[in-house]
Amino acid sequence: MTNYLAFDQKTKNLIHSRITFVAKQLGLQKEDVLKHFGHLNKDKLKISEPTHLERFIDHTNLHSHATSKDIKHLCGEAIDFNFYSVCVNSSRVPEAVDNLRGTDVKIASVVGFFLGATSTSAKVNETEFAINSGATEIDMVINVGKLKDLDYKYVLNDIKSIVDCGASVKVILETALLDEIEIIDASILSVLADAHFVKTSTGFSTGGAKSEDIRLMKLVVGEEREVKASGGIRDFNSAAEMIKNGATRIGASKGVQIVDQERNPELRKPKIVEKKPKEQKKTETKQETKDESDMKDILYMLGFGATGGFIAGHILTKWKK
Ligand SMILES: O=C[C@H](O)COP(=O)(O)O
Repeated sequence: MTNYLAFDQKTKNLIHSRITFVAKQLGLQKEDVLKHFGHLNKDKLKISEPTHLERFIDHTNLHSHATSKDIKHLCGEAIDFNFYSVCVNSSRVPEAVDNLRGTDVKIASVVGFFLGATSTSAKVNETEFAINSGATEIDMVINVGKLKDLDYKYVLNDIKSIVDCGASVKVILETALLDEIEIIDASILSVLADAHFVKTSTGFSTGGAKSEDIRLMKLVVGEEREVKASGGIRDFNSAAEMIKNGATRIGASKGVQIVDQERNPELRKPKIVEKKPKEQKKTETKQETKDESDMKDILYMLGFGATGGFIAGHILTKWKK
């Protein structure tokens, strides 16, 4: 079964207008930039089916405090679950290679992690180390501040310098820090730099992957390039939602849980939280006793009126206490 992501005219128009803007910022002709976005002529894009999720997963441990033991554990799980790759910090690539020797689990290294604000030359140096050590994929963090400065020449060169190192490159946009326009512009720049993927998040910022961002990124980069959803994806349903919106890779530290839930659907069920029975509001008004009621009626009939009946009833109640 082939799944599709439909284009809407509003998003198409927006992407067109951003291509015009980005071309201007870069000093390029719009027509030349548009050649990279032929998919904008389509009504829908092919996307993947959310099944066999292990083949979508970059099994990830990027914590500064991750030890050799943790990396070994990560690699062991990647082998056991047949994950697509492990994603580690560059200093951990050599040991990931040792742990994964003889298997087909790939190794992705992050670069410029997690702020993306290091110099391009530092990123290139780190990328070369990772590739020479055995990484075949590089997850680089974009320079978010330079993007917000509209210094698109810098951002384009920053990404392209990593792409030129030769591995498959995923450009981490850190979408939680960007608005819709910035997500589109960063995706356009990633396409122009010939990056293979755009990726949402580091998992270390103010937010993670959102399905609406995945959809937007997919519509910008088209079918020839891929989208990686990452950051905060902890269960099967969230991972499947990302794939239904155009993701072809899931970066997650909870890959084991995600795949366990796919293989055992009963683990997906939301926990049933037993509701406490609501405390009944104390709305009952104090009931009049038969004596009080009779006394009020008698006084009313004797001509003391309603007020007299009420006062007499009140006196009787106090007297009885
Ligand atoms: O690139 C992947 C992310 O760092 C994973 O984030 P996560 O720990 O929220 O799954």
